Amino acid sequence: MAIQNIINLIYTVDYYLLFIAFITIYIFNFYYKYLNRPNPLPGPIPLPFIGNFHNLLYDPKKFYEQSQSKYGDISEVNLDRRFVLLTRPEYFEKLFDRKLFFMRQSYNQGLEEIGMFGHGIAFNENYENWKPNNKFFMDTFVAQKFMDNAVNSTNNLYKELSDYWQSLGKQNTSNNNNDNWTLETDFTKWLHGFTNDIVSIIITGERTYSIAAYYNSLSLKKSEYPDAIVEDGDRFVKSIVKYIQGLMLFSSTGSFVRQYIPIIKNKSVDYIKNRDYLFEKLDKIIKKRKEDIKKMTIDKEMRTDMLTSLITANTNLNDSNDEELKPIADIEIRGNILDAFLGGTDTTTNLFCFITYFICKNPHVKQKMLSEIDCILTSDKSYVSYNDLQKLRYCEAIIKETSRLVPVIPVGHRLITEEYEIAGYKWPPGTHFMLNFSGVHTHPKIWPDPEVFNPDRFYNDDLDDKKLGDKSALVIFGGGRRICPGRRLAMLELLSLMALVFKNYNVELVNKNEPLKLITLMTTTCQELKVRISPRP
Ligand code: HEM
Repeated sequence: MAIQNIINLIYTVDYYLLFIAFITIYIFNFYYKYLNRPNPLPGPIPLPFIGNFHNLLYDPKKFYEQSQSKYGDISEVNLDRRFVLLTRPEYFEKLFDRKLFFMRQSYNQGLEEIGMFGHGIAFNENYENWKPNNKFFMDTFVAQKFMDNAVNSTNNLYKELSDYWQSLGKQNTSNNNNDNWTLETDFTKWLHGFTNDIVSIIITGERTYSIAAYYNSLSLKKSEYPDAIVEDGDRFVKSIVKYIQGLMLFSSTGSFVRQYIPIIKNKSVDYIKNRDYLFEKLDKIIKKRKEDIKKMTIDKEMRTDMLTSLITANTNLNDSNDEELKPIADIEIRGNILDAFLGGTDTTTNLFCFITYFICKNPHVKQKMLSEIDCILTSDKSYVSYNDLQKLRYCEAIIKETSRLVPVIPVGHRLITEEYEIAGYKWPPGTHFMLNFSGVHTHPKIWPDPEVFNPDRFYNDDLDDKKLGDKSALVIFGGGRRICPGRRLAMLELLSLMALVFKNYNVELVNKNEPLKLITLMTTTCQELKVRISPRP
């Protein structure tokens, strides 16, 4: 028995020693590789197993902003791999070359499992497959008919939003003067609902009733839509939100973790179920629209939503005579629609919340903005036309200045597959770059008083961003071939909402001293924005 115990002890000691040896070799190898990496750059020293995750974990936005002052214009950060962090607009030049296609990331099994990798454009790293989808996005979003439809739909949806605010405000007020109401509410929730509804209308031609669902959750009266369709639309939007959460989990964990680590395993199964529901729902929408198009008589004009254009592209139903182009496969139609939801909802929601915050914190900016809006929206104060939007130059300057201080997407990603010279170094294929938009936006050599919110930087002609010396000094929508295809639509949405909301309502922060409640992962999001809304006299 005693001998057996000694043998057991030796075994235990052996395992223990083996384990220590393994860890020592790993750590030695980790730092050997680190110290002998090509083109060593300054940056936080990585730790074995976790790299620099701990440096970014607490506040990634601050990390990106401060990296320039701490480590200079080119530095490195190690996460699951080494990233070269570029914080100077000139260093983006090669990666923003419009003649070159760059990947964002290498093959990702998790993204493939959740159904995103290789379809649509945002998670599509295969140039031959990405190119027709991207062309389609670009062509759709420059078509005037599409833009006119987007402006009209935004005006209509704003009216609905405005009715809900009025109804809630009046329900909450006890005085007899019903036009003198105030509504205290979380702006992020309304904006989230609004952008999902509007993207759904202009992309698929179908409603999601997200603002109606939020109104129903707060109000004693219910919206005019039947409960069943509101709930169905709301479920669809919630499944998109859940799908985005799933994307984050699946893109950042290996299949072993997803299959065997208990809590993550359950979550993964749940995300896959949600994926199946969402894909089935989108496939039904595509099928129904195809059937509607088939039944259409020749004298009827084709709808201008993106789904209709995707279905009819390169068929005899549209004017394309290019025989080399094939109709778009259903799986790509679904990928493109999903891209529009993923790329076009949270981004616009968050940017509009940041804009509102800065306007409320800067009364002189608010006053100047209101003077501009009041000059342009004179005849009908609850309708803004496409032409009006071109004249809202100060509002545009506010959007740019807000994006400079709080870019919704703080860093861009590029992966090179050939050797390139970037920032004075030769980089081998397989190098990953982070384009530090946040850091460039607050670079003291580019921006005088970088911390000050001053939309005039982009308003006065002599300070226009085109004259900043480098057009990549302000990177709201990325650049090069992977530039955001929805940028015109995003600007149209933001300007329309600014004009309509601030023309008609006085919006104040409930707690004027509270900073923005931000969380940065892939995007910087506003967790909550409590505002007080009342009609403008
Ligand atoms: C304020 C709103 C928006 C912001 C700040 C924004 C920003 C961006 C940025 C920074 C990128 C990465 C570009 C790069 O890597 O160089 C991007 C990509 C993309 N955006 Fe947007 N975006 C917005 C709205 C939209 C809208 C409305 C849509 C579509 C309806 C959209 C669809 C996409 C897609 C599909 C991509 C991927 C492009 C590719 O990989 O080739 N975005 N966006």
